[in-house]
Order: sequence, then C-alpha cells, then structure tokens
Amino acid sequence: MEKISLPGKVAVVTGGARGIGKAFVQRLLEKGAKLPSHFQVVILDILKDEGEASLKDLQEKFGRDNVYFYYCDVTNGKLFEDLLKSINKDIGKLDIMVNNAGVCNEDDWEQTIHINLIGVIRGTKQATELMRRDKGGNGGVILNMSSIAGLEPFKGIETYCATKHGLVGFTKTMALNSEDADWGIRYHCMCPVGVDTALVHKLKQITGQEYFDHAVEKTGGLLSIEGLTEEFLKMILYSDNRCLAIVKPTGVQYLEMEKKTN
Ligand SMILES: NC(=O)C1=CN([C@@H]2O[C@H](COP(=O)(O)OP(=O)(O)OC[C@H]3O[C@@H](n4cnc5c(N)ncnc54)[C@H](O)[C@@H]3O)[C@@H](O)[C@H]2O)C=CC1
Ligand SMILES: CC/C=C\C[C@H](O)C(=O)/C=C/C=C/C=C\C=C\[C@@H](O)C/C=C\CCC(=O)O
Repeated sequence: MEKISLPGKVAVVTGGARGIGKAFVQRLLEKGAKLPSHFQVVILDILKDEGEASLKDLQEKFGRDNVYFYYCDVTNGKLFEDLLKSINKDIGKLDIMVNNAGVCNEDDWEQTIHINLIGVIRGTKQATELMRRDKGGNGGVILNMSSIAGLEPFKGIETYCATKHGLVGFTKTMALNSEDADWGIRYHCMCPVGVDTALVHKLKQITGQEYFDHAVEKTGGLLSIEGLTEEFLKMILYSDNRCLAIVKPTGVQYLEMEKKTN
C-alpha cells in the first residue's frame, strides 16, 4: 500500500480535547503546517470546556479552517455515526480516523466497555464504510488506541485490560479483512506502556504505589508523551504493513499484518 500523502487530508481524533489525543491532534497539525497544503483535524470529545479551549489555541496556531471541535459522546451511536457522515460530506472526505477516547473505571465497568470497546468498534466500522475504495471512498488509515494492558494483565484493572485486549483482536482482524479485499484502508493498533500523564498516575490509587512501581518496572518505565506522539506520526504516515506497535521508552516492537489469504 502506498504511503499516505499528508497535504489536504482530513483526520478525526476522538478524545482529542486533552491528554494523548490532544498531543496527537497538535502533532498532525504541526506536520501539516510544514507542507504546502495544510490539512484539517476534527476533535470529537465530551469535554466542552477543554475542547473549546484546545480549539481556540490550535486555530490561533494553525488557522481557523484547519481545526474543528464537536461535542461527541462515542457511546451515543447515532450521534457518533451521524457526525462522521457529516464530516465526510461537509469537509468532503475522511482520510484518518483515530479512535483514542478511553477510560479506566472499574466502578463503572459497563461504561468502560461502552467507551473503550463498543465506541472504538463503532468508529472503526463507520469510518471503514466511508473510506472503502470498493464503496466509492478514497481509502485511508484507522488507528485504535489500545495499551500494553491489551497484551498482558495488570492487577485491579480487569475490565480495562479486557477492552484493550479486545481492540488488539478487533484491529488485527480488520487489517486482515482489508488486506484480503483491497479496501485501501490501513488498520493500526498502538499498545503503549504507561504514558507520563495525569491519568496514569491515577493507577496508583487503584493498584497501590507498590504494584504501580512494579508495573512500571516490568514494562520498562514510563513513556514520554512526545515519544509516543512521534511513533503515532510514523504509524499514520509510513506503516504500510505494521499492524500493531508495542511502544516502550526503550524502543518499539512491531507486529506485521497477515498477508492475503487468496
Ligand atoms: N495514559 C496512559 O498511560 C495510557 C493511555 N492509553 C490510552 O490512550 C487513550 C488516551 O488516554 P489519556 O490521554 O491518557 O487519557 P485522558 O483521560 O487524558 O483522555 C481521554 C479523553 O477521552 C475522552 N473521552 C472519555 N469518554 C469519552 C466519550 N464517551 N466520548 C468521547 N470522548 C470521551 C475524555 O474526555 C478525554 O479527553 C485512552 O484510550 C487510554 O486507554 C494507552 C496506554 C497508556
Ligand atoms: C504502569 C503501566 C501499566 C499500565 C499502563 C497502561 O499502558 C495503561 O493503559 C494505563 C492506563 C491508566 C489509566 C488510569 C486511570 C484512568 C482513569 C480515568 O479514565 C477515570 C475516569 C473517570 C473515573 C471517575 C473519575 O475519576 O472521575
């Protein structure tokens, strides 16, 4: 599959109002600003204040027409699907879909499944419908945020681990479907270790300091948000056949996608 050429591309990032999602949005816009034709990023999030503040800041830096924010709860299936269809119709296309929104809340484990697993499956399936070349789309890239907790267990966050494991199997299978039927869509899954954000430090309250320190040590330390963001950009731009990336401060390990079966 060819490398994605960035100018003029339209990207959607769920959970893009803060944290890792916001860093992804900013990095895409920075990269686009160095190219002859800027490209556009749409932030979807439930945090209205953070979303509006990020929008203002990013529009000042990168131009009014290059960044948008819409309130969207990914658990509201109709709203989420309709927004993706409107973006595709009104901006003219959808090239990059980043399903990043996620929570870790064992007290409300059903909501964690709705956001982390059902929300990502819905975003992936709807974006796939809009991008599929055999259905009149232009192809594209879909990146789902899993975690190292999608590959191994961590004490105290069993539902979070289940959802992130689910995303690994789901994304690998979508990659196989696309490869097999020439949809022109790349599917990627990122599995970072703990990223040095406010969120990861909440784990200490859930698991206790001692287990948190053990988990950080066993996974090779905390990752900087900048380090993760550079790997994200490489994955979006160049990872033709790399389906899954395990991202650690010590380096990245890739899993290649399965080849055509016929
Ligand atoms: N922080 C970490 O150490 C790691 C995080 N991840 C994953 O990265 C992703 C981003 O995490 P962080 O930036 O650290 O967390 P965060 O809590 O700072 O950001 C999550 C974003 O998702 C949004 N969100 C939550 N529920 C939503 C919903 N129903 N609809 C739309 N948006 C919703 C939040 O409002 C927030 O903006 C998550 O999927 C997380 O599981 C993966 C590995 C490590
Ligand atoms: C040490 C490394 C181990 C695992 C890291 C892993 O990569 C990972 O994905 C870690 C995620 C950590 C998440 C921790 C807490 C998140 C909490 C929020 O999502 C909770 C949101 C709402 C709950 C109610 C509230 O606190 O207001």
